[in-house]
Amino acid sequence: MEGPCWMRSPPTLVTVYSFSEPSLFSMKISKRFFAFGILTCIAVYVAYVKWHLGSKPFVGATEGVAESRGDKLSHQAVSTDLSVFYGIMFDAGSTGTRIHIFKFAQQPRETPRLTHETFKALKPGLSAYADDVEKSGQGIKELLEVAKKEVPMELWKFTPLVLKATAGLRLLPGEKAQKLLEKVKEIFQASPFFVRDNCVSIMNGTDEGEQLYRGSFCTPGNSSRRSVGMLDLGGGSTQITFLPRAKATLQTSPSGHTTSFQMFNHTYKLYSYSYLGLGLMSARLAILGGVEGKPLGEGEELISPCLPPGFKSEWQHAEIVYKIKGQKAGEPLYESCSNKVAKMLYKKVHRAGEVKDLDFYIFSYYYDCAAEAGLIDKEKGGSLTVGDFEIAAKYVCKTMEISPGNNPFLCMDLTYITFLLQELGFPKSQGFKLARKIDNVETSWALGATFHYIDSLNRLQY
Ligand SMILES: O=c1[nH]cnc2c1ncn2[C@@H]1O[C@H](COP(=O)(O)OP(=O)(O)O)[C@@H](O)[C@H]1O
Ligand SMILES: [Ca+2]
Repeated sequence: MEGPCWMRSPPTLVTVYSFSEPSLFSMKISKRFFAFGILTCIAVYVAYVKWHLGSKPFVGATEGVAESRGDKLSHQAVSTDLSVFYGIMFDAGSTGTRIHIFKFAQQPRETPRLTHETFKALKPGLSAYADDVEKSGQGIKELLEVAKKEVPMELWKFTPLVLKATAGLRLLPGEKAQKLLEKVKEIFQASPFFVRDNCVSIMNGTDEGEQLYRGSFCTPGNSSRRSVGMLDLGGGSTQITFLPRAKATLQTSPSGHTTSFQMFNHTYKLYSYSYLGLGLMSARLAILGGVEGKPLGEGEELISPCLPPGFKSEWQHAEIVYKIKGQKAGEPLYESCSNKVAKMLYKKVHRAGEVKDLDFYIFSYYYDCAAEAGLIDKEKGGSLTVGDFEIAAKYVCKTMEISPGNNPFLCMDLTYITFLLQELGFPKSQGFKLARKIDNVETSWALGATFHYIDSLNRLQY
Protein backbone atom coordinates (compact mmCIF):
# COMPACT_ATOMS: atom_id res chain seq x y z
CA MET A 1 0.00 0.00 0.00
CA GLU A 2 1.45 3.32 -1.08
CA GLY A 3 -0.58 5.78 0.91
CA PRO A 4 -0.71 6.20 4.66
CA CYS A 5 -3.03 4.04 6.70
CA TRP A 6 -3.91 6.81 9.04
CA MET A 7 -2.97 10.42 9.35
CA ARG A 8 -1.51 12.09 12.37
CA SER A 9 -3.23 15.20 13.71
CA PRO A 10 -1.06 18.35 13.63
CA PRO A 11 0.36 19.66 16.93
CA THR A 12 -2.10 21.69 18.99
CA LEU A 13 -2.06 25.43 18.36
CA VAL A 14 -0.84 27.61 21.26
CA THR A 15 -2.80 30.79 22.01
CA VAL A 16 -0.52 33.89 22.13
CA TYR A 17 -1.54 36.76 24.48
CA SER A 18 -0.58 40.37 23.73
CA PHE A 19 -0.62 43.55 25.90
CA SER A 20 -1.47 46.81 24.14
CA GLU A 21 -0.55 49.38 26.87
CA PRO A 22 2.63 48.33 28.65
CA SER A 23 2.93 49.44 32.32
CA LEU A 24 5.69 48.58 34.80
CA PHE A 25 3.54 45.74 36.06
CA SER A 26 2.66 44.54 32.65
CA MET A 27 6.30 44.91 31.57
CA LYS A 28 7.32 42.49 34.33
CA ILE A 29 4.50 40.18 33.40
CA SER A 30 5.27 40.42 29.72
CA LYS A 31 8.94 39.61 30.37
CA ARG A 32 7.89 36.51 32.20
CA PHE A 33 5.39 35.78 29.46
CA PHE A 34 8.06 36.44 26.85
CA ALA A 35 10.39 33.90 28.48
CA PHE A 36 7.50 31.51 28.90
CA GLY A 37 6.48 32.11 25.30
CA ILE A 38 9.99 31.36 24.00
CA LEU A 39 10.14 28.15 26.03
CA THR A 40 6.68 27.15 24.82
CA CYS A 41 7.64 27.83 21.20
CA ILE A 42 10.82 25.74 21.57
CA ALA A 43 8.80 22.91 23.13
CA VAL A 44 6.20 23.08 20.36
CA TYR A 45 8.91 23.25 17.70
CA VAL A 46 10.73 20.21 19.15
CA ALA A 47 7.44 18.32 19.36
CA TYR A 48 6.62 19.29 15.79
CA VAL A 49 10.05 18.24 14.44
CA LYS A 50 9.80 14.97 16.38
CA TRP A 51 6.34 14.43 14.94
CA HIS A 52 7.29 15.40 11.43
CA LEU A 53 10.61 13.59 11.14
CA GLY A 54 10.20 10.76 13.57
CA SER A 55 6.59 10.05 12.57
CA LYS A 56 6.41 7.41 15.29
CA PRO A 57 3.04 5.78 15.92
CA PHE A 58 2.39 6.53 19.57
CA VAL A 59 4.19 7.16 22.80
CA GLY A 60 4.78 3.52 23.71
CA ALA A 61 5.70 2.41 20.25
CA THR A 62 8.49 4.97 19.88
CA GLU A 63 10.46 2.36 21.78
CA GLY A 64 9.82 -0.08 18.90
CA VAL A 65 12.76 -2.26 17.89
CA ALA A 66 14.85 -1.55 14.80
CA GLU A 67 14.03 -4.35 12.40
CA SER A 68 16.88 -6.16 10.69
CA ARG A 69 15.52 -9.73 10.33
CA GLY A 70 12.12 -8.75 8.93
CA ASP A 71 9.36 -10.61 7.14
CA LYS A 72 8.26 -10.56 3.54
CA LEU A 73 7.19 -6.93 3.43
CA SER A 74 9.74 -5.35 5.71
CA HIS A 75 12.52 -6.89 3.60
CA GLN A 76 11.58 -4.43 0.90
CA ALA A 77 12.69 -1.59 3.05
CA VAL A 78 15.39 -2.88 5.36
CA SER A 79 16.85 -0.04 7.29
CA THR A 80 18.27 0.25 10.76
CA ASP A 81 15.71 3.00 11.41
CA LEU A 82 12.72 0.83 10.62
CA SER A 83 10.65 0.62 13.75
CA VAL A 84 8.26 -2.20 14.39
CA PHE A 85 5.25 -2.15 16.66
CA TYR A 86 2.16 -4.22 17.35
CA GLY A 87 -1.53 -3.78 18.17
CA ILE A 88 -3.78 -6.47 19.66
CA MET A 89 -7.52 -6.48 18.98
CA PHE A 90 -10.00 -8.97 20.45
CA ASP A 91 -13.21 -9.37 18.45
CA ALA A 92 -15.84 -10.59 20.91
CA GLY A 93 -18.40 -11.71 18.33
CA SER A 94 -21.73 -13.39 19.04
CA THR A 95 -20.49 -16.81 17.91
CA GLY A 96 -16.84 -16.65 18.95
CA THR A 97 -13.95 -14.63 20.35
CA ARG A 98 -10.98 -13.94 18.09
CA ILE A 99 -7.60 -12.35 18.61
CA HIS A 100 -5.95 -10.31 15.86
CA ILE A 101 -2.29 -9.47 16.48
CA PHE A 102 -1.22 -6.87 13.94
CA LYS A 103 2.41 -6.11 13.25
CA PHE A 104 3.32 -2.76 11.72
CA ALA A 105 6.55 -1.39 10.30
CA GLN A 106 7.39 2.26 9.99
CA GLN A 107 10.17 4.08 8.20
CA PRO A 108 11.20 7.54 9.35
CA ARG A 109 9.01 10.21 7.72
CA GLU A 110 6.54 7.57 6.60
CA THR A 111 3.31 6.34 8.04
CA PRO A 112 3.12 2.78 9.43
CA ARG A 113 2.35 -0.19 7.24
CA LEU A 114 0.74 -3.45 8.24
CA THR A 115 3.26 -6.25 7.65
CA HIS A 116 1.75 -9.28 9.34
CA GLU A 117 -1.31 -10.58 11.14
CA THR A 118 -1.67 -13.49 13.56
CA PHE A 119 -5.25 -14.66 14.01
CA LYS A 120 -6.80 -17.17 16.36
CA ALA A 121 -10.45 -17.86 17.12
CA LEU A 122 -12.30 -19.62 19.93
CA LYS A 123 -15.92 -20.69 20.30
CA PRO A 124 -18.39 -19.98 21.82
CA GLY A 125 -18.66 -16.20 22.07
CA LEU A 126 -18.34 -14.22 25.29
CA SER A 127 -22.12 -13.85 25.57
CA ALA A 128 -22.40 -17.61 26.11
CA TYR A 129 -20.84 -17.06 29.56
CA ALA A 130 -23.42 -14.50 30.69
CA ASP A 131 -24.40 -16.73 33.60
CA ASP A 132 -20.90 -17.97 34.36
CA VAL A 133 -18.66 -14.93 34.17
CA GLU A 134 -15.69 -16.60 35.88
CA LYS A 135 -15.51 -19.20 33.11
CA SER A 136 -15.41 -16.50 30.41
CA GLY A 137 -11.83 -15.65 31.42
CA GLN A 138 -10.31 -18.96 30.34
CA GLY A 139 -10.60 -18.34 26.62
CA ILE A 140 -9.35 -14.75 26.94
CA LYS A 141 -6.28 -15.93 28.86
CA GLU A 142 -5.63 -18.63 26.28
CA LEU A 143 -5.70 -16.08 23.47
CA LEU A 144 -3.45 -13.72 25.42
CA GLU A 145 -0.85 -16.49 25.52
CA VAL A 146 -0.83 -16.41 21.71
CA ALA A 147 -0.10 -12.67 21.87
CA LYS A 148 2.75 -13.22 24.33
CA LYS A 149 4.36 -15.68 21.93
CA GLU A 150 3.87 -13.41 18.95
CA VAL A 151 4.91 -10.00 20.33
CA PRO A 152 8.57 -9.69 21.42
CA MET A 153 8.75 -9.38 25.21
CA GLU A 154 10.48 -5.98 25.11
CA LEU A 155 7.45 -4.55 23.26
CA TRP A 156 4.70 -5.96 25.51
CA LYS A 157 4.31 -2.82 27.59
CA PHE A 158 4.08 -0.62 24.48
CA THR A 159 1.54 -2.82 22.68
CA PRO A 160 -2.09 -1.68 23.05
CA LEU A 161 -4.56 -4.38 24.02
CA VAL A 162 -8.24 -3.82 23.20
CA LEU A 163 -11.46 -5.86 23.13
CA LYS A 164 -14.56 -4.77 21.25
CA ALA A 165 -17.76 -6.74 21.52
CA THR A 166 -20.49 -6.86 18.89
CA ALA A 167 -24.02 -8.25 18.60
CA GLY A 168 -23.77 -11.01 21.23
CA LEU A 169 -23.21 -8.51 24.03
CA ARG A 170 -25.54 -5.93 22.47
CA LEU A 171 -28.33 -8.47 22.74
CA LEU A 172 -27.65 -9.29 26.41
CA PRO A 173 -29.26 -7.36 29.28
CA GLY A 174 -26.91 -4.42 30.05
CA GLU A 175 -25.91 -5.64 33.50
CA LYS A 176 -24.84 -9.09 32.28
CA ALA A 177 -22.85 -7.59 29.41
CA GLN A 178 -21.14 -5.17 31.81
CA LYS A 179 -20.07 -7.99 34.16
CA LEU A 180 -18.48 -9.86 31.26
CA LEU A 181 -16.62 -6.74 30.17
CA GLU A 182 -15.40 -6.10 33.71
CA LYS A 183 -13.99 -9.62 33.88
CA VAL A 184 -12.11 -9.11 30.62
CA LYS A 185 -10.79 -5.76 31.85
CA GLU A 186 -9.50 -7.38 35.03
CA ILE A 187 -7.59 -9.95 32.95
CA PHE A 188 -6.28 -7.28 30.57
CA GLN A 189 -5.07 -5.12 33.46
CA ALA A 190 -3.16 -8.06 34.90
CA SER A 191 -1.50 -8.68 31.51
CA PRO A 192 1.87 -7.19 30.55
CA PHE A 193 0.41 -5.24 27.60
CA PHE A 194 -0.48 -1.53 27.27
CA VAL A 195 -3.97 -1.18 28.70
CA ARG A 196 -6.02 1.99 29.01
CA ASP A 197 -9.28 2.56 30.81
CA ASN A 198 -11.27 2.26 27.56
CA CYS A 199 -9.68 -1.10 26.63
CA VAL A 200 -12.98 -3.04 26.63
CA SER A 201 -16.29 -1.88 25.17
CA ILE A 202 -19.34 -2.78 23.15
CA MET A 203 -18.94 -1.30 19.70
CA ASN A 204 -22.01 0.23 18.11
CA GLY A 205 -23.19 -1.25 14.82
CA THR A 206 -22.45 1.78 12.64
CA ASP A 207 -18.88 1.78 13.97
CA GLU A 208 -18.57 -1.88 13.09
CA GLY A 209 -19.29 -1.11 9.44
CA GLU A 210 -17.07 1.97 9.50
CA GLN A 211 -14.08 0.09 10.92
CA LEU A 212 -14.51 -2.68 8.37
CA TYR A 213 -14.42 -0.03 5.67
CA ARG A 214 -11.45 1.78 7.23
CA GLY A 215 -9.52 -1.50 7.45
CA SER A 216 -10.00 -2.13 3.74
CA PHE A 217 -7.78 0.88 3.01
CA CYS A 218 -5.01 -0.53 5.13
CA THR A 219 -4.39 -4.06 3.92
CA PRO A 220 -0.99 -4.33 2.24
CA GLY A 221 -1.10 -3.66 -1.52
CA ASN A 222 -4.57 -2.16 -1.44
CA SER A 223 -3.87 1.20 -3.08
CA SER A 224 -5.57 0.38 -6.36
CA ARG A 225 -8.67 -1.43 -5.18
CA ARG A 226 -10.53 0.57 -2.65
CA SER A 227 -13.71 -1.34 -2.24
CA VAL A 228 -16.85 0.64 -2.64
CA GLY A 229 -19.16 -1.31 -0.39
CA MET A 230 -19.18 -4.09 2.17
CA LEU A 231 -21.74 -6.46 3.60
CA ASP A 232 -21.04 -8.38 6.77
CA LEU A 233 -23.39 -11.10 7.98
CA GLY A 234 -22.54 -11.97 11.59
CA GLY A 235 -24.38 -14.26 13.96
CA GLY A 236 -26.35 -11.53 15.75
CA SER A 237 -26.25 -8.53 13.42
CA THR A 238 -25.65 -7.67 9.79
CA GLN A 239 -23.96 -4.55 8.45
CA ILE A 240 -24.09 -2.66 5.18
CA THR A 241 -21.44 -0.02 4.54
CA PHE A 242 -20.65 1.90 1.37
CA LEU A 243 -19.34 5.18 0.11
CA PRO A 244 -22.27 6.80 -1.71
CA ARG A 245 -21.65 8.44 -5.06
CA ALA A 246 -25.04 10.14 -5.20
CA LYS A 247 -25.72 13.01 -2.79
CA ALA A 248 -29.34 11.88 -2.60
CA THR A 249 -28.31 8.67 -0.81
CA LEU A 250 -27.06 10.56 2.23
CA GLN A 251 -29.87 13.11 2.06
CA THR A 252 -32.62 10.50 1.99
CA SER A 253 -31.09 8.02 4.47
CA PRO A 254 -32.96 7.43 7.71
CA SER A 255 -31.28 8.96 10.73
CA GLY A 256 -28.45 6.90 12.16
CA HIS A 257 -27.65 5.32 8.79
CA THR A 258 -24.77 7.64 7.96
CA THR A 259 -21.42 8.39 9.51
CA SER A 260 -18.21 10.13 8.56
CA PHE A 261 -14.56 9.53 9.32
CA GLN A 262 -11.19 11.04 8.53
CA MET A 263 -8.49 9.24 6.61
CA PHE A 264 -5.69 10.41 4.27
CA ASN A 265 -6.61 13.93 5.38
CA HIS A 266 -9.97 13.41 3.76
CA THR A 267 -13.43 13.14 5.27
CA TYR A 268 -15.37 10.10 4.09
CA LYS A 269 -19.13 10.27 4.39
CA LEU A 270 -20.38 6.74 4.62
CA TYR A 271 -23.69 5.00 4.56
CA SER A 272 -23.29 2.47 7.37
CA TYR A 273 -25.99 0.62 9.21
CA SER A 274 -26.19 -2.45 11.39
CA TYR A 275 -29.37 -4.45 11.85
CA LEU A 276 -29.37 -6.04 15.29
CA GLY A 277 -31.21 -9.35 15.28
CA LEU A 278 -30.68 -9.93 11.55
CA GLY A 279 -27.39 -11.80 11.87
CA LEU A 280 -27.72 -15.36 10.61
CA MET A 281 -28.18 -17.08 14.00
CA SER A 282 -30.66 -14.48 15.26
CA ALA A 283 -32.50 -14.68 11.93
CA ARG A 284 -32.75 -18.47 12.28
CA LEU A 285 -34.39 -18.03 15.67
CA ALA A 286 -36.84 -15.42 14.30
CA ILE A 287 -37.68 -17.62 11.29
CA LEU A 288 -38.24 -20.55 13.66
CA GLY A 289 -40.60 -18.31 15.63
CA GLY A 290 -38.50 -18.10 18.83
CA VAL A 291 -37.67 -15.05 20.91
CA GLU A 292 -34.10 -14.05 21.81
CA GLY A 293 -33.21 -14.93 25.41
CA LYS A 294 -36.52 -16.73 26.05
CA PRO A 295 -36.43 -20.53 26.52
CA LEU A 296 -39.36 -22.63 25.33
CA GLY A 297 -41.94 -23.87 27.81
CA GLU A 298 -42.28 -27.51 28.82
CA GLY A 299 -43.17 -29.66 25.79
CA GLU A 300 -43.00 -26.69 23.39
CA GLU A 301 -41.16 -26.94 20.08
CA LEU A 302 -40.45 -24.64 17.13
CA ILE A 303 -41.93 -25.96 13.90
CA SER A 304 -40.59 -24.41 10.72
CA PRO A 305 -41.39 -24.61 6.99
CA CYS A 306 -37.66 -24.04 6.34
CA LEU A 307 -36.49 -27.30 7.91
CA PRO A 308 -36.59 -30.66 6.14
CA PRO A 309 -40.06 -32.27 6.43
CA GLY A 310 -40.26 -34.70 9.34
CA PHE A 311 -36.88 -33.54 10.69
CA LYS A 312 -36.64 -33.32 14.50
CA SER A 313 -33.70 -32.15 16.59
CA GLU A 314 -32.39 -29.69 19.18
CA TRP A 315 -30.67 -26.41 18.37
CA GLN A 316 -28.62 -24.30 20.74
CA HIS A 317 -28.47 -20.53 20.38
CA ALA A 318 -27.12 -18.05 22.94
CA GLU A 319 -26.94 -20.81 25.56
CA ILE A 320 -30.60 -21.78 25.16
CA VAL A 321 -31.53 -25.19 23.74
CA TYR A 322 -34.61 -25.20 21.49
CA LYS A 323 -36.54 -28.24 20.29
CA ILE A 324 -36.97 -27.80 16.53
CA LYS A 325 -39.00 -29.66 13.93
CA GLY A 326 -39.73 -29.55 10.20
CA GLN A 327 -43.29 -29.39 8.86
CA LYS A 328 -45.07 -32.36 7.36
CA ALA A 329 -44.27 -32.90 3.67
CA GLY A 330 -46.59 -30.90 1.43
CA GLU A 331 -45.88 -27.59 -0.29
CA PRO A 332 -42.45 -27.38 -1.95
CA LEU A 333 -39.91 -26.39 0.73
CA TYR A 334 -38.44 -23.35 -1.03
CA GLU A 335 -41.86 -21.75 -1.58
CA SER A 336 -43.08 -22.26 1.99
CA CYS A 337 -39.73 -21.20 3.44
CA SER A 338 -39.49 -18.08 1.29
CA ASN A 339 -42.99 -16.98 2.40
CA LYS A 340 -41.91 -17.29 6.03
CA VAL A 341 -38.61 -15.47 5.45
CA ALA A 342 -40.34 -12.66 3.53
CA LYS A 343 -42.75 -12.16 6.45
CA MET A 344 -39.91 -12.14 8.96
CA LEU A 345 -38.04 -9.47 6.99
CA TYR A 346 -41.09 -7.37 6.17
CA LYS A 347 -40.29 -3.66 6.63
CA LYS A 348 -37.21 -4.40 8.71
CA VAL A 349 -34.60 -3.22 6.20
CA HIS A 350 -34.01 0.11 4.52
CA ARG A 351 -33.51 -0.17 0.78
CA ALA A 352 -30.79 2.24 -0.39
CA GLY A 353 -31.48 2.73 -4.09
CA GLU A 354 -27.88 3.39 -5.04
CA VAL A 355 -26.46 0.04 -3.95
CA LYS A 356 -27.36 -1.61 -7.25
CA ASP A 357 -24.84 0.65 -9.04
CA LEU A 358 -21.89 -0.08 -6.73
CA ASP A 359 -19.40 -2.93 -6.27
CA PHE A 360 -19.70 -4.86 -3.02
CA TYR A 361 -17.55 -7.29 -1.07
CA ILE A 362 -19.50 -9.70 1.12
CA PHE A 363 -18.10 -11.45 4.20
CA SER A 364 -18.68 -13.71 7.19
CA TYR A 365 -21.75 -15.95 6.95
CA TYR A 366 -22.36 -14.88 3.35
CA TYR A 367 -18.99 -16.48 2.68
CA ASP A 368 -19.48 -19.50 4.94
CA CYS A 369 -22.90 -20.35 3.45
CA ALA A 370 -21.70 -19.90 -0.12
CA ALA A 371 -18.74 -22.19 0.61
CA GLU A 372 -20.96 -24.76 2.32
CA ALA A 373 -23.32 -24.82 -0.65
CA GLY A 374 -20.32 -25.36 -2.94
CA LEU A 375 -20.84 -22.01 -4.69
CA ILE A 376 -17.29 -20.80 -4.00
CA ASP A 377 -13.96 -22.36 -3.07
CA LYS A 378 -13.62 -22.56 0.76
CA GLU A 379 -10.12 -21.07 0.67
CA LYS A 380 -10.06 -18.81 -2.37
CA GLY A 381 -13.57 -17.32 -2.29
CA GLY A 382 -14.98 -16.13 -5.59
CA SER A 383 -17.75 -14.07 -7.20
CA LEU A 384 -21.50 -14.63 -7.01
CA THR A 385 -24.78 -12.95 -7.86
CA VAL A 386 -27.96 -12.75 -5.77
CA GLY A 387 -29.44 -15.08 -8.40
CA ASP A 388 -26.73 -17.68 -7.66
CA PHE A 389 -27.81 -17.70 -3.99
CA GLU A 390 -31.41 -18.13 -5.11
CA ILE A 391 -30.61 -21.04 -7.44
CA ALA A 392 -28.58 -22.72 -4.66
CA ALA A 393 -31.41 -22.14 -2.15
CA LYS A 394 -33.95 -23.72 -4.51
CA TYR A 395 -31.66 -26.66 -5.18
CA VAL A 396 -30.75 -27.30 -1.53
CA CYS A 397 -34.39 -26.97 -0.38
CA LYS A 398 -35.45 -29.43 -3.10
CA THR A 399 -32.88 -32.02 -2.03
CA MET A 400 -34.01 -31.59 1.61
CA GLU A 401 -37.50 -32.69 0.65
CA ILE A 402 -35.88 -36.11 0.22
CA SER A 403 -33.07 -36.05 2.82
CA PRO A 404 -31.93 -33.50 5.48
CA GLY A 405 -28.27 -33.82 4.40
CA ASN A 406 -25.35 -32.65 6.56
CA ASN A 407 -26.71 -29.22 7.41
CA PRO A 408 -30.48 -29.12 7.98
CA PHE A 409 -30.31 -25.29 8.17
CA LEU A 410 -28.81 -24.77 4.73
CA CYS A 411 -32.17 -24.34 2.94
CA MET A 412 -33.21 -21.74 5.55
CA ASP A 413 -29.85 -19.93 5.50
CA LEU A 414 -29.60 -19.66 1.71
CA THR A 415 -33.23 -18.56 1.41
CA TYR A 416 -32.65 -15.93 4.10
CA ILE A 417 -29.54 -14.59 2.34
CA THR A 418 -31.40 -14.46 -1.00
CA PHE A 419 -34.18 -12.38 0.55
CA LEU A 420 -31.97 -10.22 2.77
CA LEU A 421 -29.86 -9.11 -0.20
CA GLN A 422 -32.98 -8.16 -2.17
CA GLU A 423 -34.46 -6.33 0.80
CA LEU A 424 -31.23 -4.34 1.02
CA GLY A 425 -31.87 -3.22 -2.58
CA PHE A 426 -29.77 -5.61 -4.66
CA PRO A 427 -31.31 -6.99 -7.87
CA LYS A 428 -30.91 -10.68 -8.74
CA SER A 429 -28.24 -9.81 -11.29
CA GLN A 430 -26.04 -7.99 -8.75
CA GLY A 431 -22.55 -9.51 -8.46
CA PHE A 432 -20.52 -9.69 -5.26
CA LYS A 433 -16.93 -10.53 -4.44
CA LEU A 434 -16.42 -12.98 -1.60
CA ALA A 435 -13.10 -12.96 0.26
CA ARG A 436 -12.12 -14.27 3.66
CA LYS A 437 -8.64 -12.82 3.52
CA ILE A 438 -7.17 -10.01 1.47
CA ASP A 439 -3.37 -10.31 1.19
CA ASN A 440 -3.26 -12.72 4.13
CA VAL A 441 -5.18 -10.36 6.39
CA GLU A 442 -8.58 -11.40 7.78
CA THR A 443 -11.30 -9.22 6.31
CA SER A 444 -12.83 -7.93 9.52
CA TRP A 445 -13.47 -4.67 11.32
CA ALA A 446 -10.56 -5.50 13.67
CA LEU A 447 -7.84 -3.94 11.48
CA GLY A 448 -9.68 -0.64 11.00
CA ALA A 449 -10.50 -0.50 14.69
CA THR A 450 -6.84 -1.09 15.61
CA PHE A 451 -5.69 1.72 13.29
CA HIS A 452 -8.32 3.96 14.74
CA TYR A 453 -7.36 3.12 18.33
CA ILE A 454 -3.65 3.72 17.75
CA ASP A 455 -4.49 6.94 15.93
CA SER A 456 -6.53 8.10 18.91
CA LEU A 457 -3.52 7.38 21.17
CA ASN A 458 -1.43 9.56 18.85
CA ARG A 459 -3.95 12.35 19.08
CA LEU A 460 -3.82 12.13 22.87
CA GLN A 461 -0.06 12.47 22.73
CA TYR A 462 -0.01 15.65 20.65
O1 LIG B 1 -11.84 -12.34 11.44
C1 LIG B 1 -12.68 -12.90 10.77
N1 LIG B 1 -12.43 -13.27 9.51
C2 LIG B 1 -13.36 -13.87 8.75
N2 LIG B 1 -14.60 -14.15 9.17
C3 LIG B 1 -14.90 -13.84 10.41
C4 LIG B 1 -13.99 -13.19 11.26
N3 LIG B 1 -14.60 -12.98 12.41
C5 LIG B 1 -15.85 -13.48 12.28
N4 LIG B 1 -16.03 -14.01 11.09
C6 LIG B 1 -17.25 -14.64 10.59
O2 LIG B 1 -18.36 -13.97 11.19
C7 LIG B 1 -19.42 -14.90 11.38
C8 LIG B 1 -19.80 -14.91 12.83
O3 LIG B 1 -20.19 -13.65 13.25
P1 LIG B 1 -19.88 -13.11 14.69
O4 LIG B 1 -19.70 -14.21 15.66
O5 LIG B 1 -18.74 -12.15 14.59
O6 LIG B 1 -21.23 -12.38 15.04
P2 LIG B 1 -21.56 -10.84 15.22
O7 LIG B 1 -20.68 -10.09 14.27
O8 LIG B 1 -23.00 -10.72 14.86
O9 LIG B 1 -21.27 -10.54 16.65
C9 LIG B 1 -18.90 -16.23 10.93
O10 LIG B 1 -19.31 -16.41 9.60
C10 LIG B 1 -17.40 -16.08 10.97
O11 LIG B 1 -16.76 -16.93 10.04
CA1 LIG C 1 -18.57 -10.12 13.54
